[in-house]
Amino acid sequence: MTEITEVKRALTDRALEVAEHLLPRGVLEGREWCAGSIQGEPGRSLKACVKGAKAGTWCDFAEGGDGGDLLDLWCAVKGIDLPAALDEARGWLGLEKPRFEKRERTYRRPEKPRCTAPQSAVLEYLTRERGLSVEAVRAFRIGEQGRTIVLPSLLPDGTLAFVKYLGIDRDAAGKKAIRAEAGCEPVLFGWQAATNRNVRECTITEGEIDAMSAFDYGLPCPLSVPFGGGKGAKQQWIEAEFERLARFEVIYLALDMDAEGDAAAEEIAGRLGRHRCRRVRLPHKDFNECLRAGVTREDIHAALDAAKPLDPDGLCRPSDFTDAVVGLFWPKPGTRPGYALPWGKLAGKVWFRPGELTLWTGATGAGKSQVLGHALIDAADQGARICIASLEMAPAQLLRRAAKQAGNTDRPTEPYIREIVGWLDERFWLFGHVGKAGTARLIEVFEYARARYGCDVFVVDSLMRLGLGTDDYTGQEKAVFELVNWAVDKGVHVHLVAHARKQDRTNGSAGSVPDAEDVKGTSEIASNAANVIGVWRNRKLEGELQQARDMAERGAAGADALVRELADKPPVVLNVAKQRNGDFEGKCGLWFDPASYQYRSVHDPAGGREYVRLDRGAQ
Ligand SMILES: Nc1ncnc2c1ncn2[C@@H]1O[C@H](COP(=O)(O)OP(=O)(O)OP(=O)(O)O)[C@@H](O)[C@H]1O
Repeated sequence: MTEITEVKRALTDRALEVAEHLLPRGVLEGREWCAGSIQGEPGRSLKACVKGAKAGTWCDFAEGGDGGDLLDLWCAVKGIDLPAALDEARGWLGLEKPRFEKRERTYRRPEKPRCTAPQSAVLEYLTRERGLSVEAVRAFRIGEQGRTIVLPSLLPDGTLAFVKYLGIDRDAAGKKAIRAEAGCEPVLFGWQAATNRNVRECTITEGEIDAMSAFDYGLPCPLSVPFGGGKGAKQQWIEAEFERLARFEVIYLALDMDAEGDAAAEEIAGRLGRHRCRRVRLPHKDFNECLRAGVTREDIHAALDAAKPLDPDGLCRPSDFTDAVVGLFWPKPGTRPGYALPWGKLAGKVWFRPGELTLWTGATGAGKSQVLGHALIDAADQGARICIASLEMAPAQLLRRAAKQAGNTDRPTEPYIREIVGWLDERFWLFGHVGKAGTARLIEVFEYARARYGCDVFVVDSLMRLGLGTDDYTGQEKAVFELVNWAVDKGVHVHLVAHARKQDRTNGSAGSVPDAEDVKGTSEIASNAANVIGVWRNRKLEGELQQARDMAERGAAGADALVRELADKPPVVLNVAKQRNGDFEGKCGLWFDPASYQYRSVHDPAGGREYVRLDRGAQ
């Protein structure tokens, strides 16, 4: 990820090269690169420190002390603004964005709203009742439509991306009418008032009127989230704003002083980077309440100065976790500890919790990727956003299998495929790199998918494709450790597929079901995983069933009964060999449906679940 703090660090690490690149006619004198001015002629009045503790700073002593960091120098020398300098610097440093195998979502741009500049009821309401200045109303380009406030979200280039309409009167239930244009890109409100593109700090509020109040308090670049506080989909705007926010070194999170505001701040900081986010504590619920209560500018600026980073302190007290412990014993209705498996027999017994890694193991061809694939479709149906690094299978093949499983069908029709892929498109991100990829690159891509798209489930298929030798035990341990660490740090779930040591294709005894000890490679792989699931395919039973079917086809006596008897035995066994934070460990028989590639926990050839529906006519 290449937000400003990272670009700055990378530039500082290569300060001498940057100075040479920007001011090629300069000379090195001790720790300083000296030039005549930002025009680059030879001289000694502009000095850029390129070594030691002050590396990355510069000053033009002839120009009244202009100076700053290397990004300021980039802007000054090239005569461009900060976003443009960041783009150039990223290119120069080779910090490219990861690419995903999926189309970017397209949004409708709203019609220009029919309204006038506020002049009567709306102006009166905003200035008298809400205490805002006329300058704020103008700067945010607010419109008036009778007794409705028109709140446009204009992007920095002037494009109208989103419009909200807010009535100023309350209905009988005391509520104000509010509506937004449907199908538009959810973006932040307030870029239209942020005219200085070189500002490196911004303030995020939980409402348009709060952003305008923050403007009146003189706060840097006030913006409002579009859908209020809370987590998850409420903060979906991050996807659209991720790159525009990359220029801010400090992001003040001044969301409401309540649980929803805290939850939003937590989600935003986790995705935009805790190091640059600070939670602001206000003396009232929000900026507008502060404004109306007469809180002074000085007090508000002091609140920003006192804002703390949201990074968790290393040292905690048990009471910090009281609510979390209560939640583990007595989950609130409608909440779950993680994502569940699709099979009724395991309902409530196995959870894929945030901050954990699950290891899937089994012999080659046992169906590890396929069982996991079914579990992922079900998790997506439960609300997961999943990023898959399928290093063994090309994206189209993976999607073919997913389409069968999601549709519970052998050969979906073309319209149905399009419907299913549309469904998958909302829930899956594919890192389409078949072949070996290092753990560092993988985590970099995952990091981006987590931050930008809010993915909370990640898949590595498989460990063998991380470029590690089968006998490189230290490398394997390190790779798994890094993935576990990352899962804990980000509060996400990672599924890792790893081959089992025994490649037993014929033995049908129960002893063949893979266990934690059977993982190929170092024992540390399974020790570091929170959960270990073994997948076993009973090839002996498959052979016997096939034989019985052949006999039945030839009309052999008793063959039909034998087919029924054998078909009732599960041909696949899932072994939950370890579940660190759960009470269940044990085996569960599954029946594989070769048509849909789905697995079932009861023998029911007509069962299974259609995750994506299409009206029958089209199917
Ligand atoms: N129980 C089963 N019955 C019939 N075919 C199966 C079964 N399980 C898997 N297969 C088939 O075996 C092939 C391999 O499946 P899958 O890729 O899921 O296995 P895997 O355990 O991940 O293997 P590998 O470790 O080699 O990648 C696929 O074509 C799949 O459809």
